[in-house]
Amino acid sequence: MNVVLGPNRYGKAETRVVRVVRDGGVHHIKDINVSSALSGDMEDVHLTGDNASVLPTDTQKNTAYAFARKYGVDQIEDFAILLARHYVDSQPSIHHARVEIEEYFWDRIPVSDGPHLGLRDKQHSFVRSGREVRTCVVHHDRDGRTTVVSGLKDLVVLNSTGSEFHGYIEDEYTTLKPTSDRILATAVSARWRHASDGSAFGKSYAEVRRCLIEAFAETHSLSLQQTLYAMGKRVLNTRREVCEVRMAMPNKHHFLVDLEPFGMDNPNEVFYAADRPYGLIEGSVLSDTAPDAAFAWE
Ligand SMILES: O=c1[nH]c(=O)c2[nH]c(=O)[nH]c2[nH]1
Repeated sequence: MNVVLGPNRYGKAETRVVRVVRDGGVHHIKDINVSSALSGDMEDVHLTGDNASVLPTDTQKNTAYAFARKYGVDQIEDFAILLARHYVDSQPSIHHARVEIEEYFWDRIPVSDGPHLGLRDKQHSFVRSGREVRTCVVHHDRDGRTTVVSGLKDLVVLNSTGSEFHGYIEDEYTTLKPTSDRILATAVSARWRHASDGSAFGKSYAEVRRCLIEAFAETHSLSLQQTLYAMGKRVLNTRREVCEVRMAMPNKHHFLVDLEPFGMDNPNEVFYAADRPYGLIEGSVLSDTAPDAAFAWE
């Protein structure tokens, strides 16, 4: 039997970078989590322990911090592209870089004008937002190919009506009752592939997020699968820079509580929000003119 080295990559996972920009007393913060993974001439390090081709993961961590200082952090996709190109372009042994970034949102804490400080002098307090996490994954290789996938996760949404589920298979194990009025709730994870690496990523993110939320709210749902497809389709029909959307949506079940033992009816008012098990609905929607995905989803 012959043993060979299979696909491999290495890098620094979850470098937490918080960048503060000071505009007088008005501060802005960017809170991100950067993971880099590099691959290339890595036979020797695996087979013999020769590290000559290895850019240490510690250096990758330092590079994330140094680039945050040098270039600032605006859109996470642009920062990821900068890092990915740097690794491949500066090191001949690195043939491919994958940079993944998560961004956590902070909201400003409103402050009232004090006796000594004007409002412009004290805008430096924030509360961690209950919003979703923004994500991106960028790949860049030594042939100059760059792919960008943007995304979000933990975008929690709920429709308190406008959702039905019936007409499904019923076999000897089925106990689920058909319903024509249920709560539909989910935590959306969505990732979308850009047709090029030149999107205006900030505006694109805001608009894709809006499409997802509006399509969720506006779709009278006969299944979460149907809602998922409607959400992805809305994005593709509205945002030309996006060519493929992949989504995972847990069905956060809300069960009507039986109040009869207490002599009460329950006309769709009191629910038990179960956390597990949950249905997990996953799917993708893509344009028939989408360019080849290459390594975008890896
Ligand atoms: O929207 C739904 N899709 C399903 O496939 C499913 N299965 C189930 O038990 N409830 C639901 N709801």
